[in-house]
Amino acid sequence: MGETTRRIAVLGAGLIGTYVGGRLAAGGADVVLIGRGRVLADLRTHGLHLTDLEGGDRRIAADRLNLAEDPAALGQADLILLCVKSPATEDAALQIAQFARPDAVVVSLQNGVSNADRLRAALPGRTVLAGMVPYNVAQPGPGHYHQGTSGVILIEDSPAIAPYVPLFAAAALAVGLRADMAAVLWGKLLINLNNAVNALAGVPLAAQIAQRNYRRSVALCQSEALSLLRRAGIKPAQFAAVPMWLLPHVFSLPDGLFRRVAARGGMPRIDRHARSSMAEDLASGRKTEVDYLNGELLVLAQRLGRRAPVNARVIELVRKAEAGAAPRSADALYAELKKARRG
Ligand SMILES: NC(=O)C1=CN([C@@H]2O[C@H](COP(=O)(O)OP(=O)(O)OC[C@H]3O[C@@H](n4cnc5c(N)ncnc54)[C@H](OP(=O)(O)O)[C@@H]3O)[C@@H](O)[C@H]2O)C=CC1
Ligand SMILES: CC(C)(CO)C(=O)C(=O)O
Repeated sequence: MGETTRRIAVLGAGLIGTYVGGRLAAGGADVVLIGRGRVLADLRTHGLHLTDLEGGDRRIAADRLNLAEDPAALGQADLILLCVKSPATEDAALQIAQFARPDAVVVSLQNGVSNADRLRAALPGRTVLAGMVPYNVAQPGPGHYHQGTSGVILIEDSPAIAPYVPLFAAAALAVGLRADMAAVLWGKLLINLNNAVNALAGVPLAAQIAQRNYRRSVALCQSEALSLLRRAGIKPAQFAAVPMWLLPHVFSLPDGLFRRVAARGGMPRIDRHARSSMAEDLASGRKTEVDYLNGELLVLAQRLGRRAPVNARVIELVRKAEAGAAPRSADALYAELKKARRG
């Protein structure tokens, strides 16, 4: 089979799926975006516009997009990029089991440490690889998808993914192959502990991270997580410019010092409007992924016979926000999490 005949299906064309799939399509790959009505209707009306913080600007006209609502479109795929939110993984696996060819390779591009394992359990005998998207994607307008932070997509190293690497290269979509995906996913989860704080703050990432008590709230979550990871013998992969164990200390710095560390490359570049995917979920009235991010620490704590009171409190607050509670100020959130830590 020649490279140009390999078909990629994105299952779950939302922010990440449409951006990554769209970039691959703009680079010449054969991509079908499988998604839901509203997203596809916008793409049919406006076409796809892809921008990034480096100034990249690509467009695909509506009539050149391959869009499908019917999961039967999985049947033509050689590679499936799974981009649904974590609570939707099992349902997506059922669709893959029903419609995809047995030799199709499945790559999870989701946050959280358990999606690839849950897929493997639901899809015995199939090739499932873990993946990780480090950057934020936002939707500034209908059909417009914008990469708002920097980074390189990482995918589990396997001969099964090798034939697709040139398609990523042709799309100028940086991708790295890694043998240590468990460590990569735990490292990303440490960063994703900011998601809930950003969602509870109700402001864009840049504005939230600029406030020390929001950063200190994240630091409390990360300190608890790092101590559990140490006890479990899990070494998270390096993501930030500072060692991962230093993250809570950097996040706790006073504003001026923090700004200096960030300016020296201690933080990825963040667009003014970018919000965490959990903030997007809250804004759209969807159930969040908090159980698959902060919740993993409760699972780990239970396995170790320990507690994770700070992350448990964050989950309670996100539940309240899902039910309509108003955003929390930085001072109020930090005070609540400090209280939770004291027990
Ligand atoms: N957004 C971001 O910046 C980042 C997100 N991530 C991670 O990437 C993953 C995807 O996130 P994101 O793109 O933000 O999520 P979105 O909610 O934007 O996209 C998922 C889309 O998939 C649709 N969907 C769900 N199930 C199916 C299905 N079975 N068939 C077809 N479509 C389906 C959803 O529709 P509906 O809403 O109707 O269910 C939704 O439109 C998450 O794990 C997230 O944590 C990682 C890095 C950054
Ligand atoms: C990129 C990042 C860390 C923040 O947007 C993210 O993973 C998310 O929003 O889920």
